[in-house]
Amino acid sequence: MQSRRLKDKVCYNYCMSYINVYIEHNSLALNTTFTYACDQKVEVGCRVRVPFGAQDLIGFVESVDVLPKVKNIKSVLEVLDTKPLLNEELMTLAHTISQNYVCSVISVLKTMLPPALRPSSIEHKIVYEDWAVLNDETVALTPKQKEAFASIRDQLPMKASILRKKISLSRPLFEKGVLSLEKRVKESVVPMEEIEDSSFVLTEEQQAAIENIEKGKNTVYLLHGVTGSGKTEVFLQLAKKVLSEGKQVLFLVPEIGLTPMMIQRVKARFQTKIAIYHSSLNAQEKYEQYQLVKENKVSIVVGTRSSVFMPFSNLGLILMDEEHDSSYKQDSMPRYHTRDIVMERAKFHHCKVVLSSATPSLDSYARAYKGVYQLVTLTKRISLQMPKIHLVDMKTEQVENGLSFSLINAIQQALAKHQQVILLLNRRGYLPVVKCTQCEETFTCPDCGIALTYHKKEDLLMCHCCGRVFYFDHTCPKCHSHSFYRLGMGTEKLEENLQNMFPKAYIVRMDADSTRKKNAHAKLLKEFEEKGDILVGTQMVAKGLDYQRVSVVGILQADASLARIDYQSAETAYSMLEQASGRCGRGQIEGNVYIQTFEPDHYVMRSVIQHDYFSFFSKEMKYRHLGMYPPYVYLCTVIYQDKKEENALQTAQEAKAYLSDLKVLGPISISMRQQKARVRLVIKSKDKELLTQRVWQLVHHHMRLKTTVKQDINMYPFGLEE
Ligand SMILES: Nc1ncnc2c1ncn2[C@@H]1O[C@H](COP(=O)(O)OP(=O)(O)OP(=O)(O)O)[C@@H](O)[C@H]1O
Ligand SMILES: [Zn+2]
Repeated sequence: MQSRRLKDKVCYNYCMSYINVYIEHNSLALNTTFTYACDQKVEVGCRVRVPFGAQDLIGFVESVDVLPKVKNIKSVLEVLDTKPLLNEELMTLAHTISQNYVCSVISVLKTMLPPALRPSSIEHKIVYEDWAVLNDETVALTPKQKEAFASIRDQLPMKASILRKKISLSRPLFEKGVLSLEKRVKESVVPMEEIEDSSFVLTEEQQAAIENIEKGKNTVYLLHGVTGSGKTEVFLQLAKKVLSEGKQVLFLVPEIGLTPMMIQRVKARFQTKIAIYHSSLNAQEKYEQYQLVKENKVSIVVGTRSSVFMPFSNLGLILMDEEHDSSYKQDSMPRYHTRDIVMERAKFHHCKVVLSSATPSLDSYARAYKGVYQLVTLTKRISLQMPKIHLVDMKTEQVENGLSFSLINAIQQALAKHQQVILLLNRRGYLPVVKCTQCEETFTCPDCGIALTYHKKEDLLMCHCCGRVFYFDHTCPKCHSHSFYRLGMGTEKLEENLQNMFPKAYIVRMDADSTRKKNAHAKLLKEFEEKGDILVGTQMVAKGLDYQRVSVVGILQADASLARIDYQSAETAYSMLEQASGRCGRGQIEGNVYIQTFEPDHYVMRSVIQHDYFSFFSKEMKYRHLGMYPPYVYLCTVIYQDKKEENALQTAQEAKAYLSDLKVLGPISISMRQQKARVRLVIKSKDKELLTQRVWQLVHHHMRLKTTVKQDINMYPFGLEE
C-alpha cells in the first residue's frame, strides 16, 4: 500500500501540474492513484473527469505534484470543483478506513459525501432556485414602479417566484437593473414538531456522571445507565458546556427510530438551528444539511451513521446514543463501524467521546472493564423502579392466537385503566411460511432459497432477504391445491388477531412495511402517543421510546433470536429483551413485562429478569473466551459467491490454504443470493494489524490468480451472515 502525501496541496501553477487521482471504479485492483496532467487550478479533494481506457471516469484528486513523474500521461478532461469537497482530515480518514476495512478509497470517499456530491451523481443534481436581490437603487423609475419597488424593498432578497406573485411590475425592475437574479440552492423544509423543553433538577447520579466526564482525563467514556435513567439529559448538559466554548457537537443516533425524538429534545433545549442527517432525507435535503456544517452555519448535528462524516471544523464532543445498535455498522461497502470512525475523528479534533447504552456492546463494555474507556454508571431509574419481568413458560401456558393467557390478562387490565401496551414480535408480514397442505410444497425465493412471507394487505409473497415480491394466486404450483397451512405469525397477523380480541382498542403497527413512506416512523409514534392503546411491531418498538403511560410490554417468540447459530445471538437477544422491557414503567405507573419463552432457564432470561447486565456480561464473556470469539479475537468474514457452488468452494479452500498461519473456520455453504451459491470463511486473529495485513494479502493473492469468483470481505462483522 502506498502512503498518502499531502504536500503541495494546491497548485497555483496554471501552466501545468500533475495530479494523482482516485478514479471511480468498483475493483479493489484499482485502489491506487493514476497520474494525469492538468492545466487548470486544482486542489486536493476536488473532483475531475479523466479518460480511462476507452471511458470517461470521475475521480478525486489525491495529491498534486508540480514535477512530472510519468511520461506520456493523459490530460484531465475537466475540473469539476473549484473548492475541495473534502478537507485534509477527511481525505486522510478515507485512506485509513480503506486500509482498516480492506476496501477501496473511492468507495469510502463516495460514502462520506452526500449523494448530490458523489463522483458521478447525475441522478442527484442539486436543485437551485432564483432569488431576487437588490442591484442598483439609484435607477430612475416610473411612479408606479417606484411604488411597487417600495412595497417589497424590505423583503429583499426574496425568492423570485414569490416576488412575481406579489407584484405585477417585477419585470421592469429586473430589466432596468434595480433587481438582479441570483441562483441559490433550493431550501427544503424538513418538517418537525416543536416541543417544549422540560428542565428539571439533575439527580445525584446524573450530576456525578456529568462531573466525571467533564473532569475526566480520558478521551472515551461509556455511560452505562439502566433504561430510563436519564442518559439523554446527561448528553444535553455535556453538550451545553461544549457549545458555550464555541465548539461543535455531534449527536449520533441509530437508524432511524430515535432520530425524531433526539432532534426534538436537542432543538427544544438549544433553541437554535441544527443540522440533521438521516436516511429519510432526500438528496437535496442531505446536501443542504451538509452545507450547513461545511459553511459553519450550525454547531450541532443530530444524525445517524453517515453523519459521522460531516465536515466539522471544530468538533468539541461526540455523543453516541445506544452505542450497541447494529445500525451503526454499515452492511454494504465500505462496511465500517461508526464507533471506529468516531474514535478517528476524536483523535483529530482532540475531543471527548461518550458512548451510551443500557445494554452496551460486549466490545465496549469489555474495554471499559479493562479501563481503556472510562465507565460511568447510572444505576437508578428517574421514575419508579425497574419494570417487573414475568417469564411466561410457553411449554405450560394456555395460548390463544399466539398470546399467553397471562399476557392477554395483563393487556385487558391495562386497557381498562387507559394505559398503553407495547407488543414486540420480531417478524413482519402475515404468514412467515406458506406451505401446501396437500403436497407439503413450501414457497421459496428462487434467488435466495429461503421461505417466502405472505403479506395479506398487498396479497403477495415477499422474500425478506432480497426484497423480491411474487404474485400469489392462492394455488399450489405443484399440485394445484388451494389449501395452505397457517403456520406461525408475523406482525400483520398479530395486529389482526389483536383487533379481533380487543375490538375497541386503537392499534398502531410499526415495522419495515408500515414505515416505508417518508416520515412514517415519526407519524406512527405520534399517533400512538396521542391516541394509541397498543403498539405492535418488530424490534423497532424496543428502541428508545419514552412514553409515560405504557404499563405493559409483551415479547412474543422471545427465543427466536437465541435460536440463531451465531456467536452474537445471545448478545442481540439480551439487548432486545432488556431494551423492550425498558419501555414500560417510565412514568408514575408500574411496568410489567411478559416474555413468552420456551427456555425460561436460559442465562439470557435469568439476567433479564434481574435487569442484571453485569451477570449477562460475565457469562457471555466466558462463552466468547471458550469459543475464541470477539472481544477476545478480531474477526473477518469472506463470502465467496458464484453461480456454481463448487467454484466458490474451491476458491474458499484456496484462500484457507493461503491463510494457513491464521485460524480459519469453514468453508461452509450459506443461503444463496441472486441465484448464486455462497460460501463463507471466518478468519480469526488476536492481532488486529496482522489480520488486516493478511486479508489485504489475500486480496492480492486472488488478483494474481485472476480469481473470477466474487468475494465479499467484512472486517469485524456484526454477527455472522447465514
Ligand atoms: N433529573 C430528572 N428529573 C426528572 N426527569 C428526568 C430527569 N432526567 C431525565 N428525566 C426524564 O426521564 C425520562 C427518561 O430519560 P431518558 O429518555 O434520557 O432515559 P434514558 O436513560 O435515555 O433511557 P433509555 O436507555 O431507556 O432510552 C425522560 O422523560 C426525561 O425527560
Ligand atoms: Zn430472495
